[in-house]
Amino acid sequence: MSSKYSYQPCREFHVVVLGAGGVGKSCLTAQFVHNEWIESYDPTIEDSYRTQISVDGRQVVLEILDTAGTEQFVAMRDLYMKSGQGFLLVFSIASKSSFDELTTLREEIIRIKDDDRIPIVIVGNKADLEDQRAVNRASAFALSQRWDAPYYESSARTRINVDEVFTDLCRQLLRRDDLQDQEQNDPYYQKAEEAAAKRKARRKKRKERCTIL
Ligand SMILES: Nc1nc2c(ncn2[C@@H]2O[C@H](COP(=O)(O)OP(=O)(O)OP(=O)(O)O)[C@@H](O)[C@H]2O)c(=O)[nH]1
Repeated sequence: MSSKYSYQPCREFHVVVLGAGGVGKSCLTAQFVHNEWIESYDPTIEDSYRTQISVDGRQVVLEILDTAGTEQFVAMRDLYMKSGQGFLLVFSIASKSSFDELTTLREEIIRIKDDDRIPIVIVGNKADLEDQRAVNRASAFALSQRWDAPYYESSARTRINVDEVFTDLCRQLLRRDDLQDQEQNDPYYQKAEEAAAKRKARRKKRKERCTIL
């Protein structure tokens, strides 16, 4: 195949890291972007990082937003969610409440993005604290199946599955992008879309004309 056909433009995605306070969002991000481990706990307000990675041979620029998990900053969440195209939903395997919080977060994402197929990866962090485990794997996998979103157990401390969670999210985003491109370039799809829009408009018109006496 000539290089003309194999050229793939570099994609840029906005990724948001969400989860309760202290679950390790900043540490995961710092390990992924800078390969560094942070022992101290300094609650985040908002930090953003830009990094370039290669996923299955394709270049991807990631704009990563590391968000605040503590209650006092929850008002900013709507803004984070609006700007995000993909989300890492992080809990700590040593905290049941942080696992329970993910449900509310996902509901908010779906409401704000008005899209229930938004790319998500569920991350059970602090996997090195097995002796303090409060969330069993079966519950996490059940959630993963219900949401049709992959689940990983990671450790920012030992660097287990740190790259994998970001890469998986990128793969989902690339797949979604490819699909949208295909749909935009497919004349049959466009015609079907136009026909569906016309049908919808006709139905709306008919409803408007119908007066109930
Ligand atoms: N044992 C262990 N500790 C971790 C891990 N990840 C983070 N920590 C520790 O947990 C504490 C909180 O980590 P942060 O990354 O600041 O947590 P956060 O989710 O960003 O917290 P907020 O900014 O308040 O939302 C720090 O003391 C980290 O050293 C991990 O994988 N294993």
